[in-house]
Amino acid sequence: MNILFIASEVESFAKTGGLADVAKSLPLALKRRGHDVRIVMPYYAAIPNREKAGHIGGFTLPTRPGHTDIPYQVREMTLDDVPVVLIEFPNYFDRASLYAENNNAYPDNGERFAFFSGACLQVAEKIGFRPDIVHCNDWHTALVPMLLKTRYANHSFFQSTRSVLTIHNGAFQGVFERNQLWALPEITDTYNEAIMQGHAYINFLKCGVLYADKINAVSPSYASELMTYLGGHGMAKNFQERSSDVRGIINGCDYADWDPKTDPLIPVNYDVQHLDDKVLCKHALQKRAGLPISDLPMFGMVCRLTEQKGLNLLLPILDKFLVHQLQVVIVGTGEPALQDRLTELMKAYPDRLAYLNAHDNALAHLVEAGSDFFLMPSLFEPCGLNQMYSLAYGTLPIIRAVGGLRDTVVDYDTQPRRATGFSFQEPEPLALLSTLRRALLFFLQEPCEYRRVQEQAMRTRYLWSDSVREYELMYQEALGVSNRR
Ligand SMILES: Nc1ncnc2c1ncn2[C@@H]1O[C@H](COP(=O)(O)OP(=O)(O)O[C@H]2O[C@H](CO)[C@@H](O)[C@H](O)[C@H]2O)[C@@H](O)[C@H]1O
Repeated sequence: MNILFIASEVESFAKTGGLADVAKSLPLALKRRGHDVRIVMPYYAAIPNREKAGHIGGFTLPTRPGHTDIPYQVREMTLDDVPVVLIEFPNYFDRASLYAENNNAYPDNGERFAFFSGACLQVAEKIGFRPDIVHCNDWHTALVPMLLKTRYANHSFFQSTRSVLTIHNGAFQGVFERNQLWALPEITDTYNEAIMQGHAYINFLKCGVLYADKINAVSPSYASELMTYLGGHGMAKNFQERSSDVRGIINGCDYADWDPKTDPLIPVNYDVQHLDDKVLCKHALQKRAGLPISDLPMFGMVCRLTEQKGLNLLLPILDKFLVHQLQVVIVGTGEPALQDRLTELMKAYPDRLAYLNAHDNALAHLVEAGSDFFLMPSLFEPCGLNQMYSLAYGTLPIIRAVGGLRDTVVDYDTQPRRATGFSFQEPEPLALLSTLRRALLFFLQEPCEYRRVQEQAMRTRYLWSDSVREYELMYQEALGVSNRR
């Protein structure tokens, strides 16, 4: 199949979170299966060595009458063997960050990604790449399925093209004033209640859910949760209406980047047979984090500092947990109030808690390798990647049993034989605290059993080669549906 894979961030080029990891691994896995894949993303200032990108051409996106058309350039780099088509428009993409600065979203994000959505399909035609599947990801690209069914409905080039929308995070929906989206007259000039939020606002994700031929969430549990009022981020009805077209496909883990045996970013490599060497990674982590070097139990956490990641469950009980003989390292950037609270706690427990306000991939690898447990008490988690990395590194995940976390980690207390970590259900700080204490006692009192669970975790595999087959099946189902909506 010809697959046009559209994403706002791709690991190795530009990344703020897990979407980028998937937008690298999935296209590469599709390519390995023999598909012809093109990735399309913005030509951000942050892309390393972007001046080396080849120049494909310059095109102009027609916009709403009364506004100027948008002239842009198209460049190309490669990701292994996969061409990465880069849309260049400096006004929108030559910025210090991808979507926000100082935790404030750029006010023209709607305008930027409306333009990007229009340009992606125009470029496919200009470069003569006729996609069977246009694969969109999250709100940034969720207007594309609508364009295929409106602007391009009777266009011969896209006659047999079908669209798929992957939902990596349904909490971010992209809600913008309709007037801001002048780059796409289909949006600005027609009133479509189904994709509106109030009278003046368009919800990008709703639009994608309405128009995409198939939709998938990044885990089976998250797909089910999206249909519920509690887990549907206010869009349960929209997902329910498309329930026969919604799938749940678990992400794979990229073991080329995340394998303690070969990882070049950790000080000592280890595997199941050489687990004793892992403690040297702990000592390196303690040194890097400014904690005393010791063999105390180490609890790590790496994440965007947002409510989603369960900081509001952790922060109220962290001081109670820190009275025990242990260490905690938290790495993350995000909401200033959460950063401030962590900094305060670190001052109160300087030998036990290190908070590093950083976005640092090498440090994330060191936390995975140097910790005994990894914290993911998320309120919701579409899939989660860090728990998969943790399993591979023999670092037992402590999770809230929600979304993809629940699909990938087996709780010790409920299924000891198959266990790979610890989990709790209630979104309550005390439920987290008692699980943390369970894990701590387990580590201290049952070292042999801890080692057995650790080995079991390390042997667990979530392979892209498995997930990609489910994507293929969904593509085939999409190609079987007519182009009418
Ligand atoms: N401070 C920091 N320093 C270094 N690295 C950091 C970092 N903060 C985060 N990261 C890295 O960013 C990635 C985060 O991935 P996740 O899947 O855990 O979450 P995210 O919520 O961004 O992704 C969304 O999309 C993915 C992909 O589908 C879903 O798995 C997930 O549930 C959904 O919320 C990991 O590779 C992690 O190491």
